[in-house]
Amino acid sequence: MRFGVVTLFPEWVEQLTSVGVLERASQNGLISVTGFNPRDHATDNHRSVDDRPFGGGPGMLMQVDTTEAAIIKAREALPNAPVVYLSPQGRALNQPLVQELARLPELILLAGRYEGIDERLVDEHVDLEVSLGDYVLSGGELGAMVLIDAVSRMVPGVLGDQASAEQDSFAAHWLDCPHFTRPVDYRGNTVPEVLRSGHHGRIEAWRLQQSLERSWDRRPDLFERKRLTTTELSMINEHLSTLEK
Ligand SMILES: NC[C@H]1CCC[C@@H](CNc2ccc(C(N)=O)cn2)C1
Repeated sequence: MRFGVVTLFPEWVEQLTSVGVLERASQNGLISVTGFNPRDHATDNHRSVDDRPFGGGPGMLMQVDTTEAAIIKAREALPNAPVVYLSPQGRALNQPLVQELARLPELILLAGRYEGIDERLVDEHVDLEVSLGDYVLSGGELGAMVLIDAVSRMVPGVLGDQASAEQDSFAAHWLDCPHFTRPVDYRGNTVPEVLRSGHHGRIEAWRLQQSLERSWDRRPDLFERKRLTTTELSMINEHLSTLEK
């Protein structure tokens, strides 16, 4: 999967593929991240990329012509890519949307700076606005990098063990279960017996039970829009009966 990022800091976002699983994925040709910098299209001798907002007010906006030139360059390089604009006004990024985006062959991310971009550029070029959450960052780059990381994990072959992509809790909608490794006894706290039983059926059931209990205790909202299987229902009922005691 190919990612294009329209950003004033291309060297920053391109660092994504220099560490961890994304480095290996990039080396294996599974993903690529390319920055497109509006500053490369600046013609004045100050190479300016911002402009004053009509109507006054604090701050600047991204200049229309240099920003659009970078968007067009990105669209020429990635002709089948929808353009996603990172902004607090966007659709909330969640695992279902990540999985939807991961089905695309390529994607262009528009990382705003300053007070944003001219609404006419959004109307002309942006296919989808996406928000990471209800907070304001200095630019869209971190949002672009989070989105690239989450989407890239869904690309076949990026995660060594594809099962971990599926098993990852949010892929299955629930919060993750607790994990344990050596030593068996850590400061008097031992690893749950079941995980050392070698009984995979019981281990899987224990992990689902733990995920459900954590989800119930920490994120009851996750139960609002999810139909539970009979197994999940009985597990939650068991948990509730222990809570009521
Ligand atoms: N009005 C400020 C705003 C104008 C447009 C550019 C953004 C860049 N910063 C971002 C981008 C996205 C998010 C998020 N929650 O996904 C937060 N911050 C800042």
